[in-house]
Amino acid sequence: MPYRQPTVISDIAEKTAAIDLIHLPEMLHFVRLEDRGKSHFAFGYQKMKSVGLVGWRGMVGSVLMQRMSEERDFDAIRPVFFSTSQHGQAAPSFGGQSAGVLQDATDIEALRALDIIITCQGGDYTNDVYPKLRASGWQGYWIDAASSLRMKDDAIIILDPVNHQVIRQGLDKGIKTFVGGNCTVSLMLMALGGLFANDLVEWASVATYQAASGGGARHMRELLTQMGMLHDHVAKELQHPASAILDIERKVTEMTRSGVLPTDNFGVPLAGSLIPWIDKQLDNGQSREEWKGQAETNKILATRQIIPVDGLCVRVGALRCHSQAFTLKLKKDVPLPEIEQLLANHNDWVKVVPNDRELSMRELTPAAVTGTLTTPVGRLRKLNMGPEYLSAFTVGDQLLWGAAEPLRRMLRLLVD
Ligand SMILES: NC(=O)C1=CN([C@@H]2O[C@H](COP(=O)(O)OP(=O)(O)OC[C@H]3O[C@@H](n4cnc5c(N)ncnc54)[C@H](OP(=O)(O)O)[C@@H]3O)[C@@H](O)[C@H]2O)C=CC1
Ligand SMILES: N[C@@H](CC(=O)OP(=O)(O)O)C(=O)O
Repeated sequence: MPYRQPTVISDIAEKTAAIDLIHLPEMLHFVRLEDRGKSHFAFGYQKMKSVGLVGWRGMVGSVLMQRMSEERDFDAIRPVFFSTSQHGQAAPSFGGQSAGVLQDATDIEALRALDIIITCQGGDYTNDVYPKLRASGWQGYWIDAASSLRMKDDAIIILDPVNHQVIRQGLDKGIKTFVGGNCTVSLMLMALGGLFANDLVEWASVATYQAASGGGARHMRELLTQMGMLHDHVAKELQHPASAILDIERKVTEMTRSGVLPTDNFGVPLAGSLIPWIDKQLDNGQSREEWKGQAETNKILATRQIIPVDGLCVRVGALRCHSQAFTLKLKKDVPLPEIEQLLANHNDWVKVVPNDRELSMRELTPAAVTGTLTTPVGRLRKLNMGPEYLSAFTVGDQLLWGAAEPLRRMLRLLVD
């Protein structure tokens, strides 16, 4: 816990006695200060914020709990765990803290007692509970993974390595609602942030390769089940190198089209295939996922003039890493080494992968990036269209920077 603003500086014996008498329920900090060779002890105290955690046992919530434990975030808060279905049962004890029993996540009175609420429960929950809670006069901070409130004027989309300034200004203005961005948008900005920060992007066109996890846990299970069934169907033939590959392919295709594969979640088979549509259909022909690209990018960056971002969003058979291929029109011809430097210097997680076959195959894939916070960007080269046209390929774990990480970092901004 970082030490802030000592309220008293004095000698330790005197202050120890004073603290014994006060019995403060808050967190106490002691530090030893050196002043011209003389030691002083300082103490300050800070009320621990009560933080409600909703959706903690879901997929995004579990990744959030893991990251909060790794970063010792629980040391800095007083956690209260909620559930829509298991209230009354024992609460988990992340970070070694016992947190009593699970509270009812729809109990407005219980939620009103909190300083901060983080929810990964989903849009239906947010749509139901958030308006009631605000209508009750609750003035606390709401941190949300769902998209419902993202585009509201009184909400900020959080991705602090990219828009720390926007977040700070929002806090100063009294904004109390902070929402994680769409995963493809957040992962793009983590990887290409250096170009946007230097106002070099005239427009960006993207083709995405989005993992099954973006749909949720059940989608991941469905993909793996489809993969297993297809493999089982031709397992014998695969053991014999002499068997004809086109016979194997025919059997796989027949099974894919037969309707026996489970498709309750994706609607059609994904294993051995892809789905060129993600989220709802809009009247202008875009998918809602494609619409988010421009809308959220410009909101995150608080651009004065809209930077056009558009493209096609495609679901592929990756598990939890989204990849994206970009064509970027830059505002001017910037030499490639300079571009690489701007990208690499933007934040601590971006990694420029040289445009080399071996390195791209090793470092620029979902298999290499899954479970890490690194957001590599590679395949950087000037395109035949002209010196202002740049290609780029990025990969990122959509449950980390794409979902959980911006939330816990917002929490730290509020409690540190
Ligand atoms: N999936 C993604 O990639 C992204 C999702 N989001 C947002 O986060 C929301 C939650 O997504 P996600 O984490 O995938 O949803 P999950 O379906 O994994 O979890 C949501 C809730 O379902 C309940 N639940 C019921 N049965 C189980 C079970 N067996 N195991 C765990 N939880 C269970 C839990 O609530 P309870 O304890 O109340 O029963 C849990 O909090 C989404 O709706 C979306 O708004 C945002 C960015 C990315
Ligand atoms: N829509 C993304 C997941 C996501 O982040 O969604 P949202 O914008 O609703 O948070 C996907 O399916 O891959």
